[in-house]
Amino acid sequence: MKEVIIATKNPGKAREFEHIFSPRGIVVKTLLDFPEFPEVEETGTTFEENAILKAEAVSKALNKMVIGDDSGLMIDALEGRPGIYSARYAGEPKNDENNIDKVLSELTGVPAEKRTARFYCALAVAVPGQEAFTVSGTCEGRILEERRGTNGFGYDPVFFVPEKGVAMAELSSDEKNKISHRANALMKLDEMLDSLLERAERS
Ligand SMILES: O=c1nc[nH]c2c1ncn2[C@H]1C[C@H](O)[C@@H](COP(=O)(O)OP(=O)(O)OP(=O)(O)O)O1
Ligand SMILES: [Mg+2]
Repeated sequence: MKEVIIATKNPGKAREFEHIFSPRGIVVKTLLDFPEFPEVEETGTTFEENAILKAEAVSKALNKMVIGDDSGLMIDALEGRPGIYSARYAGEPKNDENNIDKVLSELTGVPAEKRTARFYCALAVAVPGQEAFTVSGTCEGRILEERRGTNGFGYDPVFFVPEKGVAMAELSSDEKNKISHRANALMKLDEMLDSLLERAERS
């Protein structure tokens, strides 16, 4: 059985990884399957550093190949905020609705053409005994003035996707997983993934 372990406690991310991997016969496990595993502290200063922190912590604990995902929203009018602080933008404990409210209030009065933003996803691959490496992907869009749609997670209801003409939260998971920052990052792993998985299976 081919299996990948994703170092995340976020159910929205977990669903997307399952959706992307399961058609290829790959079983996804996340930290939601290991509830006793403590949340990894995100002390890095970049998405890449934090993705590596997550992947390595879990890889060392389980002695297996693990993928870490650190992602977030970068808004041009806010000089790239919330960035690596996206999950805890409105404080701890993290709360998607409060984070959206904070972003919308900071953008009050900013016209549509200046509300450009992008989602960013860094994926780190940690293999026992090897140096971790990262790939990244982005997805360009614009911040809406109010929420639209109920799919997805996080900032999806206020992230307008120009090429689709709807909010990310109005896309089906099939559609989101073709264009998202996470899908774009995963695509860069694609060629490597089979050989990594085969090696992981043998070990
Ligand atoms: O596709 C997405 N659609 C909407 N929002 C998204 C997306 N991707 C990341 N985001 C937001 C959610 C959260 O505010 C932050 C991720 O923070 P991040 O630390 O990477 O994840 P997390 O703390 O929720 O779970 P974990 O660290 O266990 O993987 O960016
Ligand atoms: Mg986190």
